[in-house]
Amino acid sequence: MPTSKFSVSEKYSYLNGFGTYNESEAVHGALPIGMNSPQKPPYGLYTEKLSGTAFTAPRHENQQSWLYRILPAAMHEAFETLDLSDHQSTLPTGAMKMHQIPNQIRWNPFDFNHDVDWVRGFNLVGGAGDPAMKSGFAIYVLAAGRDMGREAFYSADGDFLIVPQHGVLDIQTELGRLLVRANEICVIPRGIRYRVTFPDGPVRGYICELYQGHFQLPELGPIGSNGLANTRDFQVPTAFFEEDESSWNVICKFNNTLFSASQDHSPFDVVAWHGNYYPYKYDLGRFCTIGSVSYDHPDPSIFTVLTAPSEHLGTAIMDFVIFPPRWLVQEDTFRPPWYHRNVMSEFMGLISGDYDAKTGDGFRPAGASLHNIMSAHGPDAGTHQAASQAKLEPQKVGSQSMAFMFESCLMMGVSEWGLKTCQKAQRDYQKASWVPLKSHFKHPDGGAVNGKQ
Ligand SMILES: O=C(O)Cc1cc(O)ccc1O
Ligand SMILES: [Fe+2]
Repeated sequence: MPTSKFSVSEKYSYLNGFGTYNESEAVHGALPIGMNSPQKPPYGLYTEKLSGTAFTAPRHENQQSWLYRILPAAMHEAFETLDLSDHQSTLPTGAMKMHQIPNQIRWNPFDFNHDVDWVRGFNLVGGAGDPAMKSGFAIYVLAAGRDMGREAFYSADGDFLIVPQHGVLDIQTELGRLLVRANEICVIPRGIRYRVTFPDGPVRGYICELYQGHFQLPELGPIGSNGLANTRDFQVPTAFFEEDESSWNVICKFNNTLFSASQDHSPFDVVAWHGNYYPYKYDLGRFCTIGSVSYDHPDPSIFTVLTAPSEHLGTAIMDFVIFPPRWLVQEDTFRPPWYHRNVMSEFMGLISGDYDAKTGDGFRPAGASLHNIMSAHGPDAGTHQAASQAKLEPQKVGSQSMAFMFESCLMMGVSEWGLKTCQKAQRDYQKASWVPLKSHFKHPDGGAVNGKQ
């Protein structure tokens, strides 16, 4: 069921739909009629175009928005590197070496950090590729508790897919305001400036930064025209602006380095906008889950919320997949995920509850796991034992649980922070999970040893 069972205050109002061409005015008449760039825009506003794809991208891919604002985004002093000496930054740097290792890795829950704001709250766990080449992605654990001051942040490197695990994010963006709670997600495309505050105390979660392309809805194929994440359930903010002539800083993530520039007015001065390049949020509780109603465990692609395709049809740079509460009814079937080795890399996190492939304390909310390319994994010994003996009645999995996966065709490197500094990587993952598995093989002829009688 949806997470948002109650309506929030007037402060947040949304337009509905994924990728829809929208328009929104905070002041009636602020959008020019019939053209984008009049000589004298309404109310003395400046016109600014924000491109999310190349000008010449085909129509079905083309993303852009036109902003009508008090001052253009260009009105700021020069950017200078941001001094992070007060904070041990864990952003990737050009020189940072990622550990490429075949071991399955699992992390205990990551800690909260009350002392840092959004900009200092990303801890790089791993990733692939390079923002300068516009290829790949990064995965961060988010832990922050301080509100940003008169500051706005944007990433020139990638789109941020934000998955809060705990807490509430109040996100003021150039295009309007979003309130995002645990069990909801939001996407802030690259370039869009925003400021994050935490009305309910410290937040913790996960972020996938996509260096290449944008997220889209997966094809539905034979499922038909509805199901999974339905188009109308994506929520887009409406225009909201402030007139504030005090000093502000714009902080920018550019090729994995943070820069800051000052300006003498609020960056949140967009009075009206139209276009299809905007931030959006989605309540994971609204996902319409599809599953097997006969036999066998389907591929997890049926749980894809958003996908960022590579140029190879059907192969994603990044799939965002969830494991929501659902009924299992398959007959004569081993119901948890099968043992497998995947050509893709699988990074998993847990927002709440339990995950049906794992028993015990190994995979807890705010923890994570990584099963890299061709690294063997699957149910732990306890889960295998229970699932292969279970009486197969209809069973509801995880009525309160929500696990997710960032799945990529790229090999995922692990940062030094992810492997060592955070001190959350479990030492005994293999021993706790699969080493205890027993052979149950019974040769039909009885007593076979090494294939010989
Ligand atoms: O490894 C995992 O737990 C993720 C996963 C879940 C599933 O239902 C099928 C395949 C798969 O990789
Ligand atoms: Fe898997």
